[in-house]
Amino acid sequence: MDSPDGSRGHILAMVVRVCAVTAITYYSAKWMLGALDPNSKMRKKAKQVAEQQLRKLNSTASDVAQKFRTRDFTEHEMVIASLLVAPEDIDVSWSDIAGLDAVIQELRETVVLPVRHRDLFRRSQLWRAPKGVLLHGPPGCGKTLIAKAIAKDAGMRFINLDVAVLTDKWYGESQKLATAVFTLAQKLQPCIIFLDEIDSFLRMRGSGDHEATAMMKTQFMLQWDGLMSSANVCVLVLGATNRPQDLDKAILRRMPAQFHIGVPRDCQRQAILQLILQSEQQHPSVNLKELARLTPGFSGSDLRELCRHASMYRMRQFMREKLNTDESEFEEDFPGEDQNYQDCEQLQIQMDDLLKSLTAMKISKFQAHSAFVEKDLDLD
Ligand SMILES: Nc1ncnc2c1ncn2[C@@H]1O[C@H](COP(=O)(O)OP(=O)(O)OP(=O)(O)O)[C@@H](O)[C@H]1O
Repeated sequence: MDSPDGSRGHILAMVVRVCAVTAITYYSAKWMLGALDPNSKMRKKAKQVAEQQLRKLNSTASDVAQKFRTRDFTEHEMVIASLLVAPEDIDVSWSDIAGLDAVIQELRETVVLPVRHRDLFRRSQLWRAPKGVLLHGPPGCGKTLIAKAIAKDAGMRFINLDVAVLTDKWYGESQKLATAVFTLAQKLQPCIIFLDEIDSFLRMRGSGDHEATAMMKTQFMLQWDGLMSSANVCVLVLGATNRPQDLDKAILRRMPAQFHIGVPRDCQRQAILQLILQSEQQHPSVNLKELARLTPGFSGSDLRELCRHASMYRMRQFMREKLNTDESEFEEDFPGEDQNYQDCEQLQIQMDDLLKSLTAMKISKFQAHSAFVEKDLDLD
């Protein structure tokens, strides 16, 4: 017969063995699930980025109560938090936008002031900032710049929502992510949820949608409705689109404040050119008024490209001339790497450089347009 000590030892050994087997099974299953889950790597990466962004937010918080801890957020919120842009990383302010003074003034009054002076604007339902704002207009005319400048001016957190994160089939749980966008924004408020090319995400919902996508969109809209009905939540859905006609009425209704950011007119183009070239060395021959007159139909982004080409052309010309001269002469004129070229006349952008760049751009625009038309004709 076993002694009581012996049977106790036996039982203990059994318990230890069962515990060990259970633990091994648990961790193996967890490891296998992790290895089989195609999202796990992406989630880990998203979590790291999110933690980094939250640390940045915390570094500007004035007291401990305002600091965010990772454990305050769900797994899905952390995925969305990886799309956060910390205020110090927003490198655009109103002074970086030219020719849009009237729109800027209206946006500041409609959106920025009610956020900055929340206590005052809370006194009336009618004064509150809209929960949805739509910026629409052709590409390259400043919609994204405006969105960032609003966030900076209003001191709002900025979620640059990448729709692929919501619709990526590997993420699977699209509905939970759609919910997380709004719950995260509320935790971080005041906050902007920015949807660039909102038409590609929320275009007219129809039978073409995959079932999961349709459900995710419905969830997104439900959450948005929840946001609209909560009076004290300072979250704004800011959408930008080149194709407002593709948005369905239900979405337009949720975005009562709509601003058209059109192709710049003559004087606006002059202001944009002035802003782009203000920190460049310009030759006295440069006539921005004339250049603005010669560039109808150019967007802000086209004008930037035009100036960049001209400036590169000037630099290449300068290098070509210098490399053709005697090496020792070059050293004499421009000794060493640290030479300050600030006053170098040969590097000043000339009107001629800008006009050459303009001709080149017009040709390439024309060619692109012709190719587009040809493609259309082929399709017919
Ligand atoms: N009004 C402007 N003032 C100064 N720069 C401008 C202006 N509009 C456009 N730009 C220049 O063009 C670039 C592109 O602008 P932005 O991304 O804001 O255009 P967008 O309207 O959002 O275009 P898309 O519809 O293609 O996203 C800016 O980074 C800036 O260099």
